[in-house]
Amino acid sequence: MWLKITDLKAGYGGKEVLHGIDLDVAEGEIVALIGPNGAGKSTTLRTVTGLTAASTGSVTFRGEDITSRSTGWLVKRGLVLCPEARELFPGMTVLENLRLGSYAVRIASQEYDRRLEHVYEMFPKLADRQNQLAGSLSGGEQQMLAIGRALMSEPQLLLLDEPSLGLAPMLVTQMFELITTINARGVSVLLVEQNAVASLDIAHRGYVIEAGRIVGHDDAKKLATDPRVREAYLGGV
Ligand SMILES: Nc1ncnc2c1ncn2[C@@H]1O[C@H](COP(=O)(O)OP(=O)(O)OP(=O)(O)O)[C@@H](O)[C@H]1O
Repeated sequence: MWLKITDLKAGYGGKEVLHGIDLDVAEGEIVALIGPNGAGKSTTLRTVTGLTAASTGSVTFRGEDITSRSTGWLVKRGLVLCPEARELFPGMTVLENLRLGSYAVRIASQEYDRRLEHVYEMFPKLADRQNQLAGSLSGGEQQMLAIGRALMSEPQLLLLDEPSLGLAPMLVTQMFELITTINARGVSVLLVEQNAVASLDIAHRGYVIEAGRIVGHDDAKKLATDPRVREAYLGGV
């Protein structure tokens, strides 16, 4: 397994939120992590990427123990989080934000140009607006910029936290198509989403988290037809 999370426990200020998560992502997969508000989806991603400390358990990536490593260290090894809050720099331009995405990996300028071209090819709107301030972009464009910035480091595994949050329905469809495209270009994806229908539709496998525990995992298509999952997350239809 590329990413292997074993018995991971973590929390905030002494209150345990993750009570022993086991989850893995194989090379080339899209894995969806679905569950209700406050279940611990973001905390799982934050703990994997070292933003929240693990109290016990382990995380390995390509066989290497990465538990509680710093974000910069992980980016160099190809594991990148695209967080829910976007964490763009609104007072900096689109181009400056993209440049920051490759900062941790220290690449030659030719390589930087190639990656920038690749991101602009994927998101032509970002090329049109490269000199505009990030804060002046629409919600959907900011989302694209956040993903574009993550792609500038050429991740092998992309952790996406609620990429469809706050997007208009048409953009939601585009966002899920985009994730499929990124995956088809060789990037494995761990996708955290409240939109269970769309995420299970594009995922290979899925996990269900409730109150800090994994309560089910299966092939995404099977999970999408599981009566309990349909009842809880897919509107019972
Ligand atoms: N910085 C924090 N300090 C204290 N408690 C937190 C913090 N962040 C999250 N929590 C708590 O941890 C629990 C899990 O939150 P988390 O954000 O991981 O859930 P989630 O499944 O991602 O939900 P959502 O979809 O609402 O983001 C919740 O009870 C939440 O209140």
